[in-house]
Amino acid sequence: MLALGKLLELTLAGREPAQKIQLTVDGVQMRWLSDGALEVRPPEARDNGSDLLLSSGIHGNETAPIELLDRLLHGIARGEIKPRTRILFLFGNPEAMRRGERYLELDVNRLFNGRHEKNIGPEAMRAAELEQLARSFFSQPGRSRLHYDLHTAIRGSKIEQFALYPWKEGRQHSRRELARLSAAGMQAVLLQNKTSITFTAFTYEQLEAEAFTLELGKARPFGQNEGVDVSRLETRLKQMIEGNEPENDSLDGLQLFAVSREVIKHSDAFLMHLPADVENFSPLDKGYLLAEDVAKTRWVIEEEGARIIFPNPKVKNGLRAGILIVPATDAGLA
Ligand SMILES: O=C(O)CCC(=O)N[C@@H](CCC(=O)O)C(=O)O
Ligand SMILES: [Zn+2]
Repeated sequence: MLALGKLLELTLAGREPAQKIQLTVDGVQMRWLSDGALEVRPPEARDNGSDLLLSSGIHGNETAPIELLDRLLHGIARGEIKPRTRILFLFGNPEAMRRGERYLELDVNRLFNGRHEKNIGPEAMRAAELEQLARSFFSQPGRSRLHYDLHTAIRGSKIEQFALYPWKEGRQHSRRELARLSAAGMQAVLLQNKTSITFTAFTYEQLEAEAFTLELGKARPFGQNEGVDVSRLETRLKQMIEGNEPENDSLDGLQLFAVSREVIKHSDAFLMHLPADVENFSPLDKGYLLAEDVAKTRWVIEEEGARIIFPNPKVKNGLRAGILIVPATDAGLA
């Protein structure tokens, strides 16, 4: 296999390859751009005009998505997967990956859309670099732009695999993209309704890409991901890369949710009244006191059909400690 196919090994070892550009047997160019960043370019005659950004390891301990991208890259480097799309592979937080931690000092996925400028340290610099790599990748006019940022969650989930779809004023969520996600094994999509500071919010809001955060199961260390079944996503990604994806516009039982409220932790006095092992998508009854914070702030459930995702009272002050979601319909899709 070509040495650049071993991007994960290079990244975990913190090594820069001597040879930055390599060609596969059938003329696909692999170009190392930076730590954990590699561009794949098909021969011009095979290029179908699609640009696909695949990122994982934004949280260093979320290894199933890292292993999935590693397998795809191996397949390309060996000539077994024959791309017709341009692809940018990104491992988001190499140092956190090396240490097996979500992040070192700052959560990279809270540093986009202007936030890295207000912070210092390696993770703020990495978020700036990731923005630049994505901006440059998506700078060619007239090509379709898609970004999947792959994650696994801290806790178990009543709905195992789901996507989060960013929001931008004046832009409608795409039914075709949701059908694609359904075919890739996603069981639910959370439609956001305000701007955000995550990586996919940046590529969606600023680079005009279709962009999704995909949650694929529970986070485990490298080599322990038998419980995370990414087979449907992997099959679909290969089809997307090879440009032979079956056409399908059925949402096929995909459950849709909207954000009702983001629970923001304001102080060290923040208290969340949920068991430590509560699963994502757990329903919450009307009237339930979910959380309390400084100055008698109380988060009481008012919504019909409310559920909680990503509850985490340990986040830094000022950040999201959970999302309250409610069922949504497909009425607003384009
Ligand atoms: O399990 C958790 O609490 C977090 C899992 C995770 O990393 N999720 C992403 C979602 C990003 C988004 O909102 O699009 C995150 O929190 O960064
Ligand atoms: Zn994550």
